[in-house]
Parts: sequence; C-alpha cells; structure tokens
Amino acid sequence: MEVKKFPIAGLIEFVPRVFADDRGVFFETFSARLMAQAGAEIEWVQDNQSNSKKGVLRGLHFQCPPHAQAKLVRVGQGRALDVAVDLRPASPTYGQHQLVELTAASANMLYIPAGFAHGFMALEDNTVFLYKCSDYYAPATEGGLRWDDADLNINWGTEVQPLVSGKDNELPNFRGFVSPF
Ligand SMILES: Cc1cn([C@H]2C[C@H](O)[C@@H](COP(=O)(O)OP(=O)(O)O[C@H]3O[C@@H](C)C(=O)[C@@H](O)[C@H]3O)O2)c(=O)[nH]c1=O
Repeated sequence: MEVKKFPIAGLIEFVPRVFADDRGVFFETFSARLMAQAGAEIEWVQDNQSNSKKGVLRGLHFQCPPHAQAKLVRVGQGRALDVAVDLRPASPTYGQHQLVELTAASANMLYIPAGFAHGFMALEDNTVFLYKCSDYYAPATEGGLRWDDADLNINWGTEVQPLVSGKDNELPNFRGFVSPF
C-alpha cells in the first residue's frame, strides 16, 4: 500500500496494491495497522455508501463537535472528484482545500481527519462512494458550506451545473463562517 501526504497536514491518500489474476482482482481496502503507522489511528464506527449519477455533487459537509467525524473515503465503482476543506482554525492551511480523484480502477482512498468539510462530484454514472466514519450520524450537529463558494474557489472542472440536493443548495458561504472545530 502506497501512502501519500499533501500540503494540508493530516490528509493521507492510500493506494493499495491491486493483485490481478484470471479471476479478477484483489486488494486490501483497510488496514488499522497501516493507518496507525501513517499517523491515523482511528476507531471507525459507521460505514456509508451512496450511489450517484454522473454530475451529482454532494457537499460540502461536516459534523460539529462533539460528533465531528474523520472519514476514510473511496470509490467502489466509477470515479469521483473528492474535496477536503481545512476548517481547523489553528491550521496554517485553514480555508484551503485538496482535490483528489478517486477511482474504482486505482482503488485509492483518502483519509480526512475531523475538522474538514468534505464533498465530492460523481464523474461517471453509477458511481458508488464508500466511506468509514469515526462517529455516528448526528443530524442535529450537521454543518456545511456551499460547494461553489467564491472564496473557497474549488475547481470542480465542469461547465455543466452539477446536480445538488435542496439541502446543499441552502448551505452558507465561507465568508463570515465561524469554525466549530
Ligand atoms: C449522512 C447520513 C445520512 N443519512 C440519511 C439522511 C437523509 O435522509 C439521507 C441522505 O442524506 P444526505 O443528503 O445528508 O446524504 P449525502 O449528501 O450523501 O451526505 C454525505 O455527503 C458526503 C459528502 C459526506 O461527507 C457525508 O458525511 C455525508 O454528509 O440519508 C443517514 O441515515 N445516515 C447518515 O450517516
């Protein structure tokens, strides 16, 4: 498993070794030992899956303390453009984001610590998005930011208007945002 780090501290990409043979492929999707070695010793409590059409954009989401969530995200089918926005007030990269393309073919995964907003856009029909969370769903603590916020300035790489939920269309902008982290 290859481990990659980013300019935003705490984000880690894991790229498993994919073993192919006549039957198909095999790869590891999670290793607690490896994550601990990479500096992310997390107790996961919930696994989620969403299936999306091409152009669906979910985000930017987080849960506030005391139910903040670290996430380990990957794509089981299709491709997604994933984004993590640093909302840790003490971080030198506060307000900055990292884009990572997640593909079923490469089986890559992104570890996102608590203190980030997270979102993704499906790049293909039938994109299956799979992720582990370090805390349970707690809707009363949900927060978010607009995916197309001018200050965050995320390049989603599409001219087409993404398909966004009504809830996500109501999310606030980054200007005036007070981080709960
Ligand atoms: C997130 C979540 C949703 N739900 C329910 C609530 C709602 O009726 C339905 C759809 O919820 P949402 O519209 O919030 O789903 P979605 O927009 O896919 O939300 C997800 O987006 C990505 C980007 C994340 O990072 C996740 O943490 C999560 O916020 O599923 C749960 O039961 N458990 C959960 O953990």
